[in-house]
Amino acid sequence: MFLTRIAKKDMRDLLRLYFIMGSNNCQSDPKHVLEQAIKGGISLFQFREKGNAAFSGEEKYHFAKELQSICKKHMIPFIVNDDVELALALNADGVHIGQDDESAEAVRRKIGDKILGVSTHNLLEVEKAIAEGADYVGIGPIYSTETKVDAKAAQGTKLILEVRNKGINVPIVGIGGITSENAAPVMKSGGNGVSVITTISLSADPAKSARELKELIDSLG
Ligand SMILES: C=C1C=NC(C(F)(F)F)=NC1=N
Repeated sequence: MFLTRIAKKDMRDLLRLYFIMGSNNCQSDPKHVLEQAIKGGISLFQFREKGNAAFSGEEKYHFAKELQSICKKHMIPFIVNDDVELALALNADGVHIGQDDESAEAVRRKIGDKILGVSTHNLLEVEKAIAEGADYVGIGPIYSTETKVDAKAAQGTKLILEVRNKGINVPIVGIGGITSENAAPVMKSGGNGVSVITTISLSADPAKSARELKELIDSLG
């Protein structure tokens, strides 16, 4: 999908409502939840299969392929969390890595011009990610979260503000406990979008939850 690195503007547009999900983030059928989230207006999807009872090996590959085909049907780019080999095997649109995974530099060499996202928690990690070729950074946890068992302390929007006050214009997506009720500060502080799991994946009406968030994000410009 990418013959050159994605332009910043296009990356910022994709980050507006970034849905992340794995099999253990849902109580109902993940395929149905993803269809509904797409109907509600998500702009980007990340396959994040980790934690208790997560699939692995062949099962994980086939599950990922099913979700990827739903994204393809609706022209939503498909990002794989952590598992670079899986991303390459699927010819995914990109990879998201954390600080404990292999370096962004090493991953960039493996994935060519696919999208590369990096989780960051301080200014040094943001600057390092940019220097190593990240197309966007995830900053968080903005608010407290139960989803990521080893999440760091909630930091609010201070790092987003710090990065923007230093004149760094890297595409930023906020993550961690974000809902329609608390998404506005993420955008007002200079974030280009919000990344969510539970507020959509455990919603009784995922399409409605996604639509409410998307309309809020779009109203903030
Ligand atoms: C731990 C994570 C932090 N940020 C992001 C993203 F929102 F994509 F930037 N994804 C993750 N899996």
